[in-house]
Amino acid sequence: MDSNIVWHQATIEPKDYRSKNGHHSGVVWLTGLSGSGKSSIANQVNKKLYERGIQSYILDGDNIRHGLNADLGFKPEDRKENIRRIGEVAKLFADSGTIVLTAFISPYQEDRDRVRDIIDSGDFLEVHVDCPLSECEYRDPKGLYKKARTGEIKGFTGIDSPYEAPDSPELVLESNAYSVDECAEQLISFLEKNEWL
Ligand SMILES: Nc1ncnc2c1ncn2[C@@H]1O[C@H](COP(=O)(O)OS(=O)(=O)O)[C@@H](OP(=O)(O)O)[C@H]1O
Ligand SMILES: Nc1ncnc2c1ncn2[C@@H]1O[C@H](COP(=O)(O)OP(=O)(O)O)[C@@H](O)[C@H]1O
Repeated sequence: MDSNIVWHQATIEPKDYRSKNGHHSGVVWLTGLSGSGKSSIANQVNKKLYERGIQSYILDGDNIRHGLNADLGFKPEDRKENIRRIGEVAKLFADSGTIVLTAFISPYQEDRDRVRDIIDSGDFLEVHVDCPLSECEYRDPKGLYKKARTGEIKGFTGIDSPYEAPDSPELVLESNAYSVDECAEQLISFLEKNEWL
C-alpha cells in the first residue's frame, strides 16, 4: 500500500451505530456446498430479522458475481480474491451497525480464516451449512451438478474442486435434517444467546 495513504478516523464509530440500532453488528459467514441451503437460510433469517426491526443485509454469491466480482471465475486464486473482497465489504457493513449475512461457498479454510482475521474478535461467526454432497446433488436447484457431471462445467465444488469443511465453526446447521425455517430459528437463537439481538 502507498505510504502516503493515511487512515482517516471516522467521527461516528461502529459503537455509535450499534447504540442507535439497539443491537450488535457483525458478520455471519455461511459456508457450504452449492445447494446446501446458504441462500435459502440467509433469506429466511434476514426476513425474520427485518420483521423485528433489526438492521441486516445479505451478500450472496451469485449476486456479487454479477457486479463487484464479475471479473472473477472459479480457479482457486479467483475464489481467494472473491472471498477477500467480500470479507472487506462485509467488514464495512458490520462497521455500519449491520448484521451482514454472507452466502458464499468459500471452500478454503485459509480464505475464511483471513476474513476472520480482519474482523474484530467475536464479530465473525462461521456457520457451516452442512449437507451431504449426495443430497445437494439430488436437490440440484440450478442444474449445475448435472452439468458438472457431464463435464460441461469444470472445477465444480464437490465434484472436481475441493470443499474444506470448517475446522471449528461457531455453528453447524444440518440442512438435511432440519427445514429452512428450523435452521433459520437455530441461527437466530444462537445470535440471541450471544447477545447480538
Ligand atoms: N465451478 C463452480 N463451482 C462452484 N459454484 C459454481 C461454479 N460455477 C458456477 N457456480 C455458481 O456460483 C456460485 C458460487 O459462487 P461463490 O462466489 O459462492 O463461490 S466461491 O465462494 O468463490 O467458491 C454457486 O452458487 P450456490 O449454488 O448458491 O452456492 C453456483 O451457482
Ligand atoms: N433445511 C434446508 N435448508 C436450506 N435449503 C433447503 C433445506 N431443505 C431443502 N432445501 C432446499 O435446498 C435448496 C438449496 O438451495 P440454495 O438455498 O440456493 O443453496 P445454496 O445457496 O447453498 O446454493 C433450495 O431449493 C431449498 O428449498
